[in-house]
Amino acid sequence: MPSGRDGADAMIEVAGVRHEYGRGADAVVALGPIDLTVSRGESAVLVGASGCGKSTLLRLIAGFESPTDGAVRVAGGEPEPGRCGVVFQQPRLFAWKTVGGNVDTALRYAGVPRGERASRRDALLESVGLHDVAHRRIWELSGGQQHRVAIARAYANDTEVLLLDEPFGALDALTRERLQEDFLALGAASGRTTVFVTHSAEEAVLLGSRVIVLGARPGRIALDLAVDLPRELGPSLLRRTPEFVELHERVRSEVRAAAGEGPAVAPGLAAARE
Ligand SMILES: Nc1ncnc2c1ncn2[C@@H]1O[C@H](COP(=O)(O)OP(=O)(O)OP(=O)(O)O)[C@@H](O)[C@H]1O
Repeated sequence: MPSGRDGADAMIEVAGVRHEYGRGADAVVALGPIDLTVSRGESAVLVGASGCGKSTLLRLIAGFESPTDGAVRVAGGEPEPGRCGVVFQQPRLFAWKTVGGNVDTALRYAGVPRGERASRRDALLESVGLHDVAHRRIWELSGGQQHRVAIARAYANDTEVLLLDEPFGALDALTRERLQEDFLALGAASGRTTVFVTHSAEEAVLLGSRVIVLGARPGRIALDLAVDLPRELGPSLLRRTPEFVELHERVRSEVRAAAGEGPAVAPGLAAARE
């Protein structure tokens, strides 16, 4: 397998990728060209203004679309639906099943033996704070609780790669913060490779070991930044550290500049890859 950052295994490889929707005069060039390698275990966050092609890139990695030019590889193979776990902005759950039933189904599809399912399900529900509502039907839950089920289901799937497309975008600030904490705790425990899409520079810096800013359509990489913050502090304290504040400002400024809304913080930072 080819090498990613720091010589680690390359889990996702995007080489010379461009993507157009439609044909001829009506074609919309949504993305690219993009070259990107995400290493095994990396938690990459794609951030950029609306319409810059973030979801398109995610869909290409998920195998829901094929690139117009270039190639995408996941774990050394062709992307195809089912190879990566995907969490969408609106949770897609079995509404007629219970919370526990939804997670059980994912565990069954992942091939977890029947005897191990109950303990795995309980541990996953515990980690997203839903153990006391395991017996409830999906339609009896709040929006935030439904998102937590979607996250637990995604982690129940045994895929090496997890793709999340603005999973917390539609939620109130408090629920969003709680879910960010769940995501950090589950992600750290699983060691999985994740690609997370967001509009929010703050969310990107909080969740990513790497933050990738895409410029305005057709999306190209404007900034690719390694983020090394003391996450053991937990999100609330971390947000108040000077390192966090500085990185947040830098990414926020770059997102605005990449969208054509003014200069980035300082010349020379734009193409930084640290
Ligand atoms: N199925 C489609 N057919 C035609 N154009 C499309 C299609 N899907 C997306 N686009 C266009 O491609 C561009 C990129 O869309 P995409 O959804 O990838 O952006 P995004 O950065 O994820 O946006 P947002 O943050 O608003 O979700 C946009 O101009 C969009 O209108």
